[in-house]
Amino acid sequence: MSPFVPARGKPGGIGAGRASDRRTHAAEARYGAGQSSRRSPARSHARPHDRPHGRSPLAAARSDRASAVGQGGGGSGADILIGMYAPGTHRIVRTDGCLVENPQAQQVIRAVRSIMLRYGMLAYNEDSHQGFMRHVVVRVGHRSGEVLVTLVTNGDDFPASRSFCRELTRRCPFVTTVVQNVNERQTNVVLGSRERRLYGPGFILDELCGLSFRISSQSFYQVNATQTEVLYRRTIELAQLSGTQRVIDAYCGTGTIGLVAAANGAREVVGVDAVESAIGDARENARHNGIDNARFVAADATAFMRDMARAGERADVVIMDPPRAGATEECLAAIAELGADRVAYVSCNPHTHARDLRFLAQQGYRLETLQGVDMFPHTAHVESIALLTREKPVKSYAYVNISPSELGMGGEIKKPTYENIREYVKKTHGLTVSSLNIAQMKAECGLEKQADRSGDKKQPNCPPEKREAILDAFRHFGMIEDGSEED
Ligand SMILES: C[S@@+](CC[C@H](N)C(=O)[O-])C[C@H]1O[C@@H](n2cnc3c(N)ncnc32)[C@H](O)[C@@H]1O
Repeated sequence: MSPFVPARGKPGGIGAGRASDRRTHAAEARYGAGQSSRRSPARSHARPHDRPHGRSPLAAARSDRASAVGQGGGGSGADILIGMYAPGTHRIVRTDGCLVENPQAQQVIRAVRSIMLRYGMLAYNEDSHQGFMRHVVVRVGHRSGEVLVTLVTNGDDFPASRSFCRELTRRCPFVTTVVQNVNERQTNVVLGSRERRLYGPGFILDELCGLSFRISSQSFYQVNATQTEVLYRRTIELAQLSGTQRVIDAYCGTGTIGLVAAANGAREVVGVDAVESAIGDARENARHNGIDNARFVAADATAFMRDMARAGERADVVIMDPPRAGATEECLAAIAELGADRVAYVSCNPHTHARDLRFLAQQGYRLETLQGVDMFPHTAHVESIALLTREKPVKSYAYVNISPSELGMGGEIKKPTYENIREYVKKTHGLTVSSLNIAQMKAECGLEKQADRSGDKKQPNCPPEKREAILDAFRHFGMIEDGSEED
């Protein structure tokens, strides 16, 4: 299929297609021929843009929005439509008159459309998997005024990208950076995994709750910055931090809520998100805000929580803000196992929120507060925050006899402490072991009697590789003889 088509002025899309808008250029002959047999690796996690914005005009964004690009003019190529999908369909509705749309984002969309027409660039066609431009994502820094434009293309080849950016920034001088994101998959997901910085630093900075945040194109960013501050402040208030709590920020994105918590009463924050670049942003955000009591891990939230619970770790407060699909039961069960006293659960989908709150109630939590925050004014969407407190004791709490001297509290250390053993195992075997693991192995070797944990049926066994590493530590510290564990 030729990327060029006869110009046929026809109303529709953002403005009517005009033949004068369209000047073919030899270099542009490759636009629209973006179909490729190459496939990006499948991504197993929800993408940041699976949220309502960009999927439906109901959630038109003030500060962050993804617009679909489609061919108007009956698919002739003479016109280009840029806008949002009508609810439940992939019919593009123009948003140039949308009252909740950011005016700068509207200006960018108009400029992109006009440049595409001028260069004879084809919009992506979902049915034929042909065409070049799929989406335009515009992110506007609420306070900084910095603007990131992400052009999502069906293929890597963007031959006139420099002149495209030059033209775009000439028409929209407020644009501070432009990124090309390549998405060649036949999917509803907006972003692909490959990216190329075309202009500027590739990210924007913005301010929220007195902190400064770096946001790149793949990272999640709330659509309504004004209300985001309301949402975050209320979440931190509900978490009731007093300087002693270890907080987990699950589904942390660029670390926004976790960093606000770290700066407002959390002793320690551990953030987890599936998107690597968001975690890169979160670490950078901690660094440039001078926050040293927060660390961030790129991982699936369920696997991370489960592993923490298995390792016998504890959390005092869990703040969670999953995508629309909500959390898995395994993740929620692991939160209960971590023994969190409070869970502050933020959600943009009341259905999955209600489902997950019910499950947490079965795990021993009581719903204390549930409140809406109007993140999407003039739409049917609402954000909600719930505070849950733990009613029942943790089922798998690890009761371990550790003497004060073993903890290094008071007096000379006569035998290795749990910390000594843990350090040795980490250094020698690269493994992290919990107090529970060590206590289990001590009990197995007859070195220590484990406390009675009757009624506690969920204690996991020490995994084999940790078992061997702990036995090695026991040998190293002369607690057992070589071979004594064999029988
Ligand atoms: C609604 S956003 C919340 C982000 C952040 N709390 C904020 O306010 O900016 C949901 C986040 O969940 C992340 N996510 C989606 N699926 C995930 C998973 N299985 N494990 C961890 N994070 C996931 C997304 O990358 C996204 O950053």
